[in-house]
Amino acid sequence: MIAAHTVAQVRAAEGRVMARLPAGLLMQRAAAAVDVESARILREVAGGVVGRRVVVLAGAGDNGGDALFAAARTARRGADVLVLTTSGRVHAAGAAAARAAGARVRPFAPEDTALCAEADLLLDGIAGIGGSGGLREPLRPLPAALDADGGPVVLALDLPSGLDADAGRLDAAVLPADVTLTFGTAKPCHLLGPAARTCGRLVVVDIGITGELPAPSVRRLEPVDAARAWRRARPEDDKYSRGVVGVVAGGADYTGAAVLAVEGAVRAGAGMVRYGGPAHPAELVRHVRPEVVVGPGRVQAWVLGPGVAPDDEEQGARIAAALASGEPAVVDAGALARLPEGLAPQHVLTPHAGELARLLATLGRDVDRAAVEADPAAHAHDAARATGATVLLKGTVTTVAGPGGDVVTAASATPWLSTAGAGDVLAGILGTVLAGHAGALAADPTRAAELAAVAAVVHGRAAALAAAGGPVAARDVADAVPAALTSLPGW
Ligand SMILES: NC(=O)C1=CN([C@@H]2O[C@H](COP(=O)(O)OP(=O)(O)OC[C@H]3O[C@@H](n4cnc5c(N)ncnc54)[C@H](OP(=O)(O)O)[C@@H]3O)[C@@H](O)[C@H]2O)[C@@H](O)CC1
Ligand SMILES: Nc1ncnc2c1ncn2[C@@H]1O[C@H](COP(=O)(O)OP(=O)(O)O)[C@@H](O)[C@H]1O
Ligand SMILES: [K+]
Repeated sequence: MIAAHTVAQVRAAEGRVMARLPAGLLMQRAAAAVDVESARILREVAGGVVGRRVVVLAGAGDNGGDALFAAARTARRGADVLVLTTSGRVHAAGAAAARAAGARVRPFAPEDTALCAEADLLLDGIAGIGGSGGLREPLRPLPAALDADGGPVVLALDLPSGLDADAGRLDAAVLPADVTLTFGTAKPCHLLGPAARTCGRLVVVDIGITGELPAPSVRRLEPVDAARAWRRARPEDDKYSRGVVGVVAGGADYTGAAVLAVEGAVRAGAGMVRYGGPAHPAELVRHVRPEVVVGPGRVQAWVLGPGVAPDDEEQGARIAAALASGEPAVVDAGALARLPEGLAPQHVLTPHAGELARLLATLGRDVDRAAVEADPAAHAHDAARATGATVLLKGTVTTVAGPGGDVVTAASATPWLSTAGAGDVLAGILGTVLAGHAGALAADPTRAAELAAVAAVVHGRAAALAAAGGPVAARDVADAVPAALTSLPGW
């Protein structure tokens, strides 16, 4: 898991640690880590460190201080270091250290853009957690100038300058990084889309504040976390104790969605899958998956809505009854259009951006799909708070928001997953995860957020396995779930 903390959480923790430590020690730890990473990058891309061209952008605050002390260390290794200060103010001790180590230090001028583009390595120490309002002039043209082939490796200190550390929004000019070294803990911008896309490879540097940090406000689940959370079959299990998933999906028009949701649930290892729906597609489901039981009965969790038409009264009645039962449920596609009052965290809504925009519009919000895509976490969170349910928003980064404010993400494994029916398979997988943890959810329904992200991690991994770098069909994603599970580190 990668944990992220807000600026306020980081500053409070840093304050407590700094009160016990000599002044400037945390900055030296940060600078040392930047120097080590810089040397590694230079060896990799330029074959060595001595004489290699390093340009350091240093802003007015402590992010600039980190950059200046790192510049000093890298200059002492023999690199050709030029520090360009981006503000009238500069960290005085850092600038003195950089000069004493042989680095040149002078203000940034617009014509320096070319020098930046020719460097082997560019350190971004313009602004960190104190930044606001995006890149300022005269730095705004820099990202476009660096975009060309053969430009420098950009190493961001703490975060790419221009980002708002606490948000996933990307509505101002940002200097995108190839590598981001973040200090103490990740920040929300590193994990939330679309900002996360500008961070490149993320490395969290331990500077000694971990023990002072509270519970993270955002978490990204990794494959190892999915392995840990996945319910294994136990010797004492029977099919009922493993979890029965009830699938209400499909109808006369969309028969495939019923098959795919059922496939997802079966392949994820449900003890039993019950299908609820009309004779057609029930026959089709039975034909593809003879192990499925058609008709009512006890279930531990529901998958509701894939392929259900808005005017399908028969399926609508099944969905309403399932939601009224209070049992954990995945609420997808057609079921999202008929949400009752009184949802709870064990109800996991699984919209894509367009469906979330429609849902928020019915709640009186003035948002469209583009607005959701511009700030997925904020909108998922808004919907979770307004409905009382957990919201899993699908997309490049899957973002899960609980009504209590927790956010859990799962990074995408392959963009080939954006294919029709992939969401139906995810709904099925998640149904199995919820059914397997029904006991834990009864005790603490807020666990649904983490479990939803677990399903998304496994879904993404199955897609990556099935796609093997190329196109993938939704059915193949379901088929790859067992192999995805056994390939998880720590399975
Ligand atoms: N605290 C600690 O223990 C540790 C902190 N550490 C480091 O300190 C960083 C936080 O430092 P910080 O608080 O000084 O703020 P920082 O990120 O440098 O930015 C504020 C300055 O930049 C300016 N500025 C703002 N926006 C801007 C923009 N868009 N474009 C350009 N300039 C902009 C703003 O100026 P103003 O708005 O006043 O003009 C202000 O002067 C943190 O991210 C980490 O790197 C590490 O050393 C580990 C220990
Ligand atoms: N660019 C992308 N990269 C990776 N995964 C994506 C991308 N776009 C969508 N996805 C994933 O693909 C799936 C698509 O689901 P959905 O939109 O519900 O499709 P459908 O309704 O056709 O089943 C989701 O799991 C989503 O997270
Ligand atoms: K920065």
